[in-house]
Amino acid sequence: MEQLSAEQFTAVPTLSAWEVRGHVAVCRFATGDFATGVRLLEDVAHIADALGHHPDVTIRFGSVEVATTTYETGGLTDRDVALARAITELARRLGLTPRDA
Ligand SMILES: C[C@H](O)[C@H](O)[C@H]1CNC2=NC(N)=NC(=O)C2=N1
Repeated sequence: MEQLSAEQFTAVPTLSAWEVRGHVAVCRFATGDFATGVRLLEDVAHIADALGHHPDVTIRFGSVEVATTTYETGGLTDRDVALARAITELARRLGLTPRDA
């Protein structure tokens, strides 16, 4: 597994709204309400199981924040890129846009 820099991670198409904090990539999606956040979480749960890589998820009334990193390398890898791209696409399908975290 290749370790990626913050610059490499956020340079990936569709991941420009993600922010790298230390060794963790984070993105916050505005949901407008709690139930929409739960719907996104359900979709994220399925894709995370399919990819075998799971984010931390924080649901608030108006937003969902997801965070991913790879323990095995202590940083960001292609696993995090694949997960982040999938989550960004799921959110887009729900009509959700990334917001400044
Ligand atoms: C931010 C979040 O804690 C990370 O994405 C975690 C979640 N659980 C994980 N579990 C395992 N086995 N490897 C990981 O890299 C990993 N990453």
